[in-house]
Amino acid sequence: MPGRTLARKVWDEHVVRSEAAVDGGQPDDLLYVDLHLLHEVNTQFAFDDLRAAGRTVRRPELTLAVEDHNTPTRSPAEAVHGPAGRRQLELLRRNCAEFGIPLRRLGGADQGIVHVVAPEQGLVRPGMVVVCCDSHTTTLGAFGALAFGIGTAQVEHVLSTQTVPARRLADMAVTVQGLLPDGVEAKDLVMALIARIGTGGAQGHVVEYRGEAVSAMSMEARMTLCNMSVEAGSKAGLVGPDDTTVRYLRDRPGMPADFAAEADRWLAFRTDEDAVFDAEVVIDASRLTPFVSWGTNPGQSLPLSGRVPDPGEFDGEGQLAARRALDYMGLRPGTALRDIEVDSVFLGSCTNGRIEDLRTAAAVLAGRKVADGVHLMVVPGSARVREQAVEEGLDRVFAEAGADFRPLAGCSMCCGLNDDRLRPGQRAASTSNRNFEGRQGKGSRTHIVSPSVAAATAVTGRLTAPADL
Ligand SMILES: CC(C)[C@H](C(=O)O)[C@@H](O)C(=O)O
Ligand code: SF4
Repeated sequence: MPGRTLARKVWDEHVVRSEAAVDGGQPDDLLYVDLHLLHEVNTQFAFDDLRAAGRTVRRPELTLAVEDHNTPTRSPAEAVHGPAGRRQLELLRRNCAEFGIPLRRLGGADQGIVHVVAPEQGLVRPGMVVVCCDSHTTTLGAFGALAFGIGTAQVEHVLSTQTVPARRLADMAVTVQGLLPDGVEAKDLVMALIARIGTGGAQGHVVEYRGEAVSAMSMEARMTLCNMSVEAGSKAGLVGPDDTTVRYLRDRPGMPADFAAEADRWLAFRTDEDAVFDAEVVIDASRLTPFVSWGTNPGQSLPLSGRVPDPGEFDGEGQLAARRALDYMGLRPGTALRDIEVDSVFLGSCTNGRIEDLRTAAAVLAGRKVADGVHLMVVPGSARVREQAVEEGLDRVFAEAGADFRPLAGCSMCCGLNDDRLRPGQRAASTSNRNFEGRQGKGSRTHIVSPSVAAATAVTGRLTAPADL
């Protein structure tokens, strides 16, 4: 048998039934789901359908729901923004109670953004299939799991059968040679990748990240990498499990009594030497510098040392897109990216709201002050992340710098579904993953950056790397 990729092995292990291929296309497989995650957005209809069909939830113990998108970050008593958000939360609570699904409620010790909470609680392990009605489920591939977003229509299918129909995917390797220089993060690497292959560059593929820089990365950094895979159009992103993965999982709750045997089983999930990828991108990590986005999609990004491009540099559709993006972003070609002033900095989200990201930002902010007129909002990815940050004294660093460290975890200004949003025309440096028009509030302008660039930018009020301070 020819060698197989890690993604293929996990897939094959989960096939419950295979459909015949139609018209020479890829066949649909029915995959068993090891973990089904839910949040309050877009899931209520699935429960309505379930109820209408008289079905129950097949494996409530393999299902976990969290409240994250619409929740306030100042106090659990604060009103939830808007009637739609309130209704979604109400329905999630009611549906979870009715169908026996565990729910992490706002204010609880285990609440937070779904993609931050699940791994920190040891729920995502190598070789699993994990699904959630959310595109950034790709984050969880960092554990060598096949983790992908599903549509609203598929949620009911998973709830009632614990399986999901999925079309087979092609394999793409992103091979990262060398090590990332100091001050260059996983975020910069994945932005450089998307800038190179484009927002559709990995469509129809599962991306496996490998190579020296990836092996050297912490689990947090690998999650950042896999998180943004979907911004390159891929269905999933993953990293082969290794000692780093095992070390991360060892101290998590719910690990099996015979941990060593389980760890050996996990480590067997790796791409065979002779496996063939359908596509490969090679990146030299040692040449990378901090990246920032200048436009309205994550692919419109450049090294921070660069200048706002002239739309004339692009062909056809790219030119049109660049012109429109610059118009929306209120930027002129030729402006040094370092001269772009911001009113707001957001440190958080499932891309960069984990403890390591907060540590990185705090290290830059220590002994420094947030610039006058700039609002630096730090929103922990989970209640546990906040607790850990307080234990390490990061809350004091943030307070002394003049940052607004929110008491509650959630998606917050990443998507602006709660009250944490920008006003029209406001410009933010944001550690989140999307920068389309209006993403952080109507008329808002977003520059995607790494945590260290976010912190340095808060200090100067202009897009800045720590090395420039
Ligand atoms: C609300 C949810 C469906 C959405 C997603 O799928 O990613 C959100 O998390 C986002 O980041 O835009
Ligand atoms: S933090 Fe942002 S990207 Fe992540 S799940 Fe929430 S809204 Fe989506």
